[in-house]
Amino acid sequence: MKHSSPAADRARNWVPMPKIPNGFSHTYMAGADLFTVHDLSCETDEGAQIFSGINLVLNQGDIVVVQGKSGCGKTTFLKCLAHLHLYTGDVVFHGNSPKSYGIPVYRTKVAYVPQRPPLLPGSPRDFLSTASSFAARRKKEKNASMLAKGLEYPVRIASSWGIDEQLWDRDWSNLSGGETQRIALAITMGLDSAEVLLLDEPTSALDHQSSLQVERLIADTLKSNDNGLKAIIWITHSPEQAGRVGTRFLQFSGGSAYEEYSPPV
Ligand SMILES: Nc1ncnc2c1ncn2[C@@H]1O[C@H](COP(=O)(O)OP(=O)(O)OP(=O)(O)O)[C@@H](O)[C@H]1O
Repeated sequence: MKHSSPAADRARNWVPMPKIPNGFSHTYMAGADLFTVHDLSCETDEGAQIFSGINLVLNQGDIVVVQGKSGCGKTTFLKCLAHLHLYTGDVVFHGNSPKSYGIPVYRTKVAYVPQRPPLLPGSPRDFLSTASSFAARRKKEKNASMLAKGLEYPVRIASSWGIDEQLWDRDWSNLSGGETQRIALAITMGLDSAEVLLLDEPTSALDHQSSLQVERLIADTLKSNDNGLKAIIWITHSPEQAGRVGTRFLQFSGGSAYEEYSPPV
């Protein structure tokens, strides 16, 4: 009798897909439940190819670590998945295209957290207030307790990462890189609307201990049943972090990406 191995299990998730001009193969549709990427290619504004032919089938519980040399296209890949960058190929979430959800709603479900959040006006609390009332409206739960929960939870998460509550009332422009990074991540985690998280070097501005705290909470959230998070794609330049958080490993190289069956060293 043939026994399954972790490598074989992972290989099953990484289905080589034949190019079919107008539609998907049966193999592709079989894995289309949560999130699939089919034959994804992307160019710069000047028309130079950044990467091509990327396929990925994401399953519940996956943390797919993305690695590769600086400039090879990892951030652009996540931006394509978040519908923030033009691409060719298909990105399919629960069997439907991003556009079919309406892009703003899609982005709450497939949430991109940039390495350096853009400089926003006002304070994190201003941003949180707007974002949580939008989330509450979307859930048609306009009552005050829902709104209050939406405001409190990200603050609690950030606090567990060493962020003093008074920082929420400071202008974004007066926060350090590490404070900004943790608060932006806490807002995304705390609003609890994402099923797929796209994390672009989420701890690049943090010291080792802070990185470990952030990693632990994200991994625990994914394992827990009390929220909607189902899978994560996580860019990191740290092989140690890749080994700690990754369940699968996507290596960018030579203008495309392929899956490794153990963390690259
Ligand atoms: N809009 C754009 N116009 C021109 N070039 C671009 C554009 N966006 C990205 N690029 C280029 O595409 C390549 C991939 O960039 P990207 O930021 O995705 O790389 P990366 O792998 O995330 O790099 P790093 O590890 O340094 O963050 C780079 O050479 C970058 O300069």
